[in-house]
Amino acid sequence: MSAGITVDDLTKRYGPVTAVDGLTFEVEPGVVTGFLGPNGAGKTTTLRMVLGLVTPTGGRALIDGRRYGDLDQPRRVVGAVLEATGFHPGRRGRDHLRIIADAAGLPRPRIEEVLDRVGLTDAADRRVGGYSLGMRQRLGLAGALLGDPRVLVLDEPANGLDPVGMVDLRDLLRGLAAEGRTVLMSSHMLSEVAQTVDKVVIVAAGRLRYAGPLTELTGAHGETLEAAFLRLTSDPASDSGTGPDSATDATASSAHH
Ligand SMILES: Nc1ncnc2c1ncn2[C@@H]1O[C@H](COP(=O)(O)OP(=O)(O)OP(=O)(O)O)[C@@H](O)[C@H]1O
Repeated sequence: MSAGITVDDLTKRYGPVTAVDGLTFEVEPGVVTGFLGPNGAGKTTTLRMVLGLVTPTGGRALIDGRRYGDLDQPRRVVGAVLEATGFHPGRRGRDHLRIIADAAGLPRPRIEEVLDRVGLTDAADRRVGGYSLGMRQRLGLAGALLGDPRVLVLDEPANGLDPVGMVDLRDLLRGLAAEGRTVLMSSHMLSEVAQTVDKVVIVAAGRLRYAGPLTELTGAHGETLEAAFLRLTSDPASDSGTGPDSATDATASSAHH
């Protein structure tokens, strides 16, 4: 029933640049997992490999045990929001969703359900060009939810949200996880992430720095997520998990299984 994400020795090189460097971690159903790292850490590249949009140089990324390209009905298994762009500005929100639903063979009544779920019912007949960034984020999420997927992959879903939008997003993601779905979200907003996620995966320079429960990360050192993040990502050249600071049980067991 439940489906997770497996990232196994995943590597992506662009010429001399190693964007993702032997990354291994699991994302479980039933919780929200935050995917964190400094700019250029390889988060977007990793998510794009999970979604079959970028071909790995090595290793593999699996959803429900299969590569994205091998899923029978991908939109029913995984919903993704990569960027809140690419919307046709003259199109109305509901029409945007209708086009996705029709193309993917998804039932139209589902459109009203997802509009309601993301709080866009009242704005559904307005043109997307007039939407705020936060509304576009929610429309993207609505599109991802159309296929009622068990797995959600969200790149920076909190970008552009005001405080009320943040709280709404948090409640929505936690609700989706509570239904047994797998939710993986990247974010730069650490204080927001700390209130939203149960688990975190932290990368720097394409390599894993930590994968495990948020409470073990912050609890082990009695620090904030921000402090732990800075500690784990401040020296991208050093190996993770081998220094005295980063060799917590959780890091060691998760990063070196
Ligand atoms: N198509 C590409 N061609 C060449 N280099 C790339 C390409 N895509 C990403 N990179 C490089 O790979 C590295 C990782 O980039 P990526 O966008 O995955 O990081 P990120 O963690 O998502 O960063 P940000 O938080 O800034 O979005 C960067 O050095 C980036 O310049």
